Amino acid sequence: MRMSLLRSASQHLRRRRDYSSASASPERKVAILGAAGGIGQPLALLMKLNPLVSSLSLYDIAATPGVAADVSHINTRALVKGFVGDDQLGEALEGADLVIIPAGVPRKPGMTRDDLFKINAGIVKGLCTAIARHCPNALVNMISNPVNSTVPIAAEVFKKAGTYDEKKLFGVTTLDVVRAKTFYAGKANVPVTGVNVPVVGGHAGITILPLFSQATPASNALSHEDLLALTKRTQDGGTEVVEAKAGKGSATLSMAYAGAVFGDACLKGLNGVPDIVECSFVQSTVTELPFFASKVRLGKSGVEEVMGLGELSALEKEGLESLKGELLSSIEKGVKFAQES
Ligand SMILES: NC(=O)C1=CN([C@@H]2O[C@H](COP(=O)(O)OP(=O)(O)OC[C@H]3O[C@@H](n4cnc5c(N)ncnc54)[C@H](O)[C@@H]3O)[C@@H](O)[C@H]2O)C=CC1
Ligand SMILES: O=C([O-])CC(=O)C(=O)O
Repeated sequence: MRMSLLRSASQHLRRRRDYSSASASPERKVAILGAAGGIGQPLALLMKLNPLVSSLSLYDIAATPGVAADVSHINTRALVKGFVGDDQLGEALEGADLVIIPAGVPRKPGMTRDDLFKINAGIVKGLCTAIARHCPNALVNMISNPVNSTVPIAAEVFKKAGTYDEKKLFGVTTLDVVRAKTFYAGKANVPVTGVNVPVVGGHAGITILPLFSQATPASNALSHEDLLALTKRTQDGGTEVVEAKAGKGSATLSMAYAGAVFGDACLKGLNGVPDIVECSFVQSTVTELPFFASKVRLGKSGVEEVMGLGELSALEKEGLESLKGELLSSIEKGVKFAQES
């Protein structure tokens, strides 16, 4: 009798603990735009697994009901709803704390990210116009390429709508960091789980600048040639996948992982978890360029601090100077498109 009373009391306490830890995490609605795509589907899966998400809104121009029905059966916290087509975009966005955008066309072999501008610029503009109307306070994680132009497009759309807050707009460059960590760990022969490498600049070719001189744990086993090769492989990581997929698109699974890592960091920041730092392409005064990727401290209203570049090696200083021209012209192209269309 005593034993069973003790058992039931301890079960009761355990249930209370479970309840209180769930209720300690605030309600957070995450919307994914482009949720039925190559990135969108695995990203929807990963965000459904994230205990910080209470509501997951999956939007695309087609096929979201199936994706939503599928993901919704997973026994985790987030309630999942699918939305399809323009008419349902407003409802998909209403009340969102975080909007993640992997909508748009991917590259095929032989294309640059800038070749996607023609189609994706219009898609991003339309989606951002809806965000300004339906969830102007949400954090926006821009995945659609070319990120160096789509982020400035989003900023211009929000400015026109009178809702722009530079603390809430992020170009997702996490995949560059994910790659730099993996490639560095392989070359330096250190366990990848403890590795960190900042990646700054932008998200295309030479605008991607990994700072291996700041990699942790530090390695003195790497030659100048090793560092050149690591830098080039990180810059060409997207192309490596595009070529391997041979016409069937670009990185989707590693991008979904990277998008989920960055989305999780944004949610932790919103929830007041201290010391959340990730690299991201944001409005910046770190260089003379109006947008630039660097380490960013995330907080309750988005960007809390855009951190400086720290000390650069001679190789990195050279890389920084040579990326500025291309990055600035991609930024200006985005601004011009948004202002003129
Ligand atoms: N930032 C980064 O590091 C990376 C960015 N990307 C970019 O992400 C984008 C998506 O790539 P994937 O998922 O592989 O392409 P995908 O073609 O597989 O999926 C794109 C999805 O967007 C949807 N879509 C098109 N127009 C839309 C609209 N107006 N509203 C909502 N959804 C719309 C499509 O129906 C499709 O389901 C591409 O632009 C790609 O270049 C890809 C990898 C890494
Ligand atoms: O390379 C692409 O087109 C997709 C992308 O941005 C990446 O994988 O980094």
